[in-house]
This record gives sequence, structure tokens and C-alpha cells, in this order.
Amino acid sequence: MTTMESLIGLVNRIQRACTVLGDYGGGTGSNAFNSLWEALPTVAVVGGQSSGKSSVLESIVGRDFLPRGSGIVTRRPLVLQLHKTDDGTEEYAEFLHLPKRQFTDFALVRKEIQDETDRITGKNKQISPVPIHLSIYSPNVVNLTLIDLPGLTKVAVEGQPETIAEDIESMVRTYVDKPNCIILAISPANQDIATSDAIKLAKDVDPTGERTFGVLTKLDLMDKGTNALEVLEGRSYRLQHPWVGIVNRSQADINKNVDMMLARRKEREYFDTSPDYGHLASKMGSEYLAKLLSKHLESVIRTRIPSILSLINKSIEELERELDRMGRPVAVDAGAQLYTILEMCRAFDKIFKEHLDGGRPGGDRIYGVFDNQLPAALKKLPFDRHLSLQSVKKIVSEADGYQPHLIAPEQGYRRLIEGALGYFRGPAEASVDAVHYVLKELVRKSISETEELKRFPSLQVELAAAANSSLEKFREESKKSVIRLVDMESAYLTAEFFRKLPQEMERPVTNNKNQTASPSPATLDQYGDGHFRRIASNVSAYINMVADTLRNTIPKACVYCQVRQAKLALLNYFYSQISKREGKQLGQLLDEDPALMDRRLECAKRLELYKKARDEIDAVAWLSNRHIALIMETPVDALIKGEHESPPRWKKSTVVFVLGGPGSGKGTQCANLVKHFSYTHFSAGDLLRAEIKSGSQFGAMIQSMIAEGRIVPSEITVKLLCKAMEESGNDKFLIDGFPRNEENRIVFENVAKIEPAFVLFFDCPEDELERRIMSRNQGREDDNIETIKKRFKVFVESTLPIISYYESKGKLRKINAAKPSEEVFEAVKVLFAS
Ligand SMILES: Nc1ncnc2c1ncn2[C@@H]1O[C@H](COP(=O)(O)OP(=O)(O)OP(=O)(O)O)[C@@H](O)[C@H]1O
Ligand SMILES: Nc1ccn([C@H]2C[C@H](O)[C@@H](COP(=O)(O)O)O2)c(=O)n1
Repeated sequence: MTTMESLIGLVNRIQRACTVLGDYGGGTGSNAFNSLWEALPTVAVVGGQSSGKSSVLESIVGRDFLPRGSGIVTRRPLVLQLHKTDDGTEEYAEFLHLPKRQFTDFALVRKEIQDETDRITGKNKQISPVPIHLSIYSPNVVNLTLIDLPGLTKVAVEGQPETIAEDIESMVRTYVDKPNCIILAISPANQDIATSDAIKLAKDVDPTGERTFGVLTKLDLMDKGTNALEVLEGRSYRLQHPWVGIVNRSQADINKNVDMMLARRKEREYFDTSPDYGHLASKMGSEYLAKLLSKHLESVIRTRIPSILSLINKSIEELERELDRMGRPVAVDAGAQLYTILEMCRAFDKIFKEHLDGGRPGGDRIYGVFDNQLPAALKKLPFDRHLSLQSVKKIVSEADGYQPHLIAPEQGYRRLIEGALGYFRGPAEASVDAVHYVLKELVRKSISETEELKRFPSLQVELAAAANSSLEKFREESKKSVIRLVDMESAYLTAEFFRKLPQEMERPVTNNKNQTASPSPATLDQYGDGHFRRIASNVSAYINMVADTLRNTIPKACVYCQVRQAKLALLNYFYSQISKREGKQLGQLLDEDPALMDRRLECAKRLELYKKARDEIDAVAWLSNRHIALIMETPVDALIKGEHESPPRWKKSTVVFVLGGPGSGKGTQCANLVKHFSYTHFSAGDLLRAEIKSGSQFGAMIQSMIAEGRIVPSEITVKLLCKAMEESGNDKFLIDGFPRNEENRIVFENVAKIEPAFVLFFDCPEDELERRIMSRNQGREDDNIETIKKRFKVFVESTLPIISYYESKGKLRKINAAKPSEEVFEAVKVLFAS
């Protein structure tokens, strides 16, 4: 494969993939994806109606295959990919939309273009931007891709929509506007160039003429005695590239079905023998035009590859970020759905607890209830009114009945205290309610902060309902508890306090020399106001004492019944109910917004496209330039070239592939195995790192791929492995960290032609792998958290399918690698001993 073929072929393959995914440029709006199509260099064929556009294309191809007729014949862009095949091979055409059918009859190709156009546009002469892809394989073409666009027109004729002229122009503009588009502007020589639709448009979008190739058709139809030298020699309208003149088949030749090859020869003769154009003959004609375009296209592609790659890499990053934000698609089986729901509940619960325990704001508001609201509410209780002189007299008198008390009003005290204690119920209940509302608000906040829940509105609603109903139950319990605390205060008054009361009342008032100054006030003022004031003051002192107690015990009850329960059992009821649900009901909980599901699908498809495109570019850019053979002329190369007399020894070797996540202990266990068994160990990663160190010209590329956690092109790794096996002299190998992906496996199978005896898989959870790598300390550039994440992702996406592949072939030997190294080795040893 030459570089030119591979570069144009590369763009062809990417273009086809773009079309399959609906990327043919023109995406707008904030949700639009980067268009890869737009970044690819293309040649767009532009011309007015009857400019000879179709004839130019048919001359380039050397076949009649385009629809003909009056009016707008090309109504969808036709992406025409020409592939040169070996001389003597049969020509055939293939459509992207009919991948399994090869057309050898080009009349049928024409019919299929018409039919496929009608399939999208209907027969009413509408146009559509959705391209048709046609590949033609022929020994008579050069490798080239051209996009045939609808012919520019000026007025709508019978059956055409009124806006047709503007519609066509704007469609053509979507192509020629792009800086990567090479414009093939077709103008008929028998019209004044100043009136050419194609040149007018090209001048508008490419004023310097850098990307425009002017083609002058119908030179043979010019008035006798005139010629097109002014244009062809660039004097009438100057372009950066030379003008090319074309002589199309005459209508008579078309009617007579004159063979295109004959037409090409006639065209050549025309220029060779033309008195006007003879001096330009070598740079005229459709064959020359095709070669010129092919060469130019290839050089443009070459210069654009770095920017295409950077667009691809940027798009991959953006898409991966978006996919991460959207989360993975919902599993379809009930078990996995239940697991997904429980995982999300756990994530929510974690955030909720962080709010309560600190780390996230909000939990402090509960302390605010106890520290501010409760004391303030206690202070505001109407004890002044309850213990006013009048009220105390009334309550005490009523409690005494017809017999007034003799010493202390026991019943009066009790009634006054019980009455006052009743007031504590209000602040106690209010504290419970306040804590409840804080908790409720934290549930709401935690749900909205749980990233994983964002895409599941139904689950959010259910989770909120379940959490709130639990909080409601905790509130009831909490209320019962705080009311009980208040009631307990009423149920038993502190005797100690009352015992002190008579002494207080009878204690004589002493002067500062400790002598009795006057009789006890109690004796003087048995039933006077002073007596009742003292009672009020005593009761007030008791109530204050109780208030102090409740100020401490109410928060304890609230925390015990509400906060602690919320932390322990907020979702317990939900968990017990959810596990009883059937698959369909679980699915309903996980019903995502359909727009989000569509977007995820779109993103995933785009991501696949970009990754494939990147791999294609990597392969072409690094492998088609034959450097590999130069840096590593290995027995593999010799074998491929058929130069080896007898196959190398390693061709009959025993190979054990050793796979597992990064850090799973592959290297550690291989080192152990080598000590006990006669195997030679090769780590694909080590061989690649050695290749970097060796100063090889691929070093920089390998290094940047490893730093990105990406997998190096298989041809390189396989050649390094084969070279190492050849040089080892052994015939039993442990190959560690290989095959990493499907491509690794296939290339190894094709080149080394060895099937592994078995595949050792070290199974270990990701968090343990991360811990091990982060403490490996071997100075590896890829042992950093950012690259580790990427390596895990590549392992899951690319290596796990390989593991499944070998499992399906009965070749997998799975080892629990999460255990200590010695135990892992005991399990491994058994496999090799047998
Ligand atoms: N069973 C084990 N328990 C704990 N630590 C281990 C165990 N096996 C290996 N390790 C340690 O974990 C780190 C990674 O191990 P090792 O280099 O063998 O993994 P690896 O699979 O070859 O990694 P990579 O694919 O990144 O090359 C090393 O520091 C090693 O000492
Ligand atoms: N088959 C392979 C093996 C390794 N690499 C590259 C990419 C890896 O991240 C890196 C380190 O490998 P490890 O030592 O962790 O096995 O080497 C690859 O591209 N292809």
C-alpha cells in the first residue's frame, strides 16, 4: 500500500463512517457534535446546470454511470470514491447503503443513484444534503474522492420548488465554505467566464484562489476562430493552481454510446494536435486533471492530519466527559437494576451523612435549634403571668379548699408547678419540628447533590418520599420522647427542693454580726402578699431548675430519636420494599429522560467513530511509512516476506498470556514463576518502555501513548515480542500484559501464529489496584492517578472483552489476585505444576 493510497483511503473510510453516523457536516446549536466530516479534506465539484460537470466526472472515472436528463439531476451530494486496482481486474462499483452488492453493470449504478435519490427526496425534485456514497474500483482510475454537488441554477422550472436556486446554493456553500474543501469549479468554455456560476461562488468563498481548481469544459464547442487561452493561461481569472481544459464527449458520441476509453484517447489527440492548445497539451484533459487532484488531495490530507488528530482527541475528551456526566446506560436485568438503585441510594446516604456530620453544610442548623431556638422559646414561656401575685393567690386558695394551709401550701405548690410545667410541651414539640424540617431540607439537598440520581427523576421522587416518611416516623417518636420528658418532670417533683422550703421560710433574718435581727417574715406575714410572692419565687426557682434540665434533655431526645435514626435507618423501609419489586417496576424507577437516552446513544456512537478514526490515523501515520521494517528487521519480517528457510524455533513455542488490571501482580507472579518453572517472561509494557529508552524513532510515539494510558499499535508490540522470543533461545514464554485488545490478539495470531496454552487472569478490585500502583514506586511515568484512571478504562473497555473471548474458548484460568502475594502464587503454581 503506498502512502498516497493509504491517506486517501483513510479519509474515505472515515468519511464513510461519518455518513453512517449522520455526520455530513453542518451541525449547529449548543448540542451539536464537532463535525469530523468538516475537518476532512474533500474535493467538491461545483458547476452550473449544463456546465459539463457530469461529463468531467465520467471522464475521470472512464465510465458512464451518472444520471442524465434535463433539470436538476443531482439532487443529493454524491461522494464518489475512486480506488485504483491492478491492471486487468474487473471494474465494479459499490454503494455504502448496499454494502453486499457489487455492481459491474454501470447502467445499474446510474439507476441506483436515481432510486436512492428518490428514496430520500421523493420524486418531486426536492434536494437533500444526505450524501450517497459510491465507491468505484477500477484499473482506469486514480485514487481520488470527489463530491458531486447539485448544479447551480437560477430559476425554478416546472415542478421545482420556488426556492430551489437558493436551496442549491446554500447546500453547495455548506461544502465549499469549509477551509478543508478543494473546489473543482467547472465552467463551460463556450460561455463568458465572467458569467460562470462556479467561479462566482468560488471567488466568494476562496478569494485568493488557493483551494480552487478551474476546469474549462466544451473547448471543442467554442465558436470557430476563438479559443480559451485567455482563461487557460490564467489571464482572465487568476487562480493559484493552473486551469485545466477538458473536451467532453459530444452529444453524438454519447448517443452512440462511444466507449469512455475511446473518448479519453480522442481528448488526448485533440490536445496533442490542437494548434491553440498544443503547448499546454501535457497539462490538459481529464486524465491529467484526475492525477493532479489526487496528488493535491493527498498533500492536503498529509498537512491536515495533525489538526484532524487534534480535533479527534479533543472530541474524544469532550465526549468521554459528557458520557461520564450522563452516566452509564441503565442495565436491563432486574438484578443489575436493583444493584444500580442501591448504589445510588448509598451515594445519596453518604452525602446526607456528610451534611449531618460536617463536610457539607446544613447539619449545624440542628445545633442552632438547640442552642438558639430552644433556649429562646423557653425564655418566652409566660411564667410571669402564671406566677403573678393574683394567679398564685388564686391557685393556692383553690388548692386549699375550705381549709387554708397551716404551714406550707403543699397542694398549692404542686398545682402551681404542674401548671407551669405544662408550658414546656410547646418548646419541646417545636424543637422536634424544627429538627424535622432541617432533616427534610437536608434530604432534599442531598438528593439534588447526588450526581448519580440526576438522570432518574422517578427514583428521586420515590427516594424523597421514602426518606420523608421515615423522618415523619422519627418525628412522632421524638415527640413522644420529649413529651415524656416533660411529663416525667410533672410526675415527680424533686423532694429535696421541697424539703428545703420550710427551713427557708422559718429561717430567721440575721444581721451582719449573725445575731437575730427581727422575727421570721413567715411568722409575721403568714397569709399576706409577701407570703404569696415567696411562693411564686420558690415555684419560679423550681421551674428554672426544670428548664435547665429540659434544655439539656430535649436535644438529647431529638438527636437520639431523629438525627441518629436518620443516619442509621433513613432508607431502611425503602430497602425492604424495593427488594420485593419486579423488574418492570424497577425499570420504571430508572426511567430516564428519553432525550438523555438518545443523547447518550449518539455520544457513544460518535465516540466509537472518533476512536476508530484515531486508530486508523495512528495506523496509517505510523505504520505505512515503512519505518517499522527499518527499525526492527526481525524474523517476523523475514517470515512475512517468505525469506526464512525454516520457521524460527519460537513458532512451536508454549505461550501463556498473563492478563489482569494494571497493578494486579502480573509482573510479581511472573517473576515467581520464572524461579520455579523453565519459562522466560516478557512483559509487553517493559518491552515498549525499553523501546522508548533505546532512542528508537517510535520512542516518542510509544511514550506519548503510554503516558495517555493508550494501547500502542499492535504491529509494534507484536514485533517486539517476536523479536524477544527469537532472541531468548527458549520455547516457553510467559507474556504479560498482552494481548491488551482485540487488535493485539489478531495481529499476534496472524504474525506469530501461536495459540496460547492458556490465559492466566489476575482478578482484583479497582480500589486495591489503585492502592498498589500508587505505592509501587518504580518511577513509572504512567503510575499517576490521572493515567491510572485511563488505564483502568482501557482495561475495562478493551482487555475485558479479550478475557471473555478466552473464557468462551475454555482457555481462561482466573486467580483471585486480591489476596497476599504468597497466597496468589500458591494458586498460580498449581496451574503450572499440572
Ligand atoms: N498480591 C499482592 N498483594 C499486595 N501487593 C501486591 C501483590 N502483588 C503485587 N503487589 C504489589 O503491587 C504492585 C504492582 O504489582 P506488579 O508490578 O506486579 O503489577 P502488574 O500487574 O505487573 O502491573 P502493570 O500492569 O501496571 O505492569 C507492586 O508494587 C507489587 O509489589
Ligand atoms: N500489549 C500492550 C501492553 C502494554 N502497552 C502499553 C500501554 C500500557 O498502559 C503500558 C504499560 O503496560 P504495563 O506495564 O502496565 O503492562 O504499555 C500496550 O500498548 N500494549
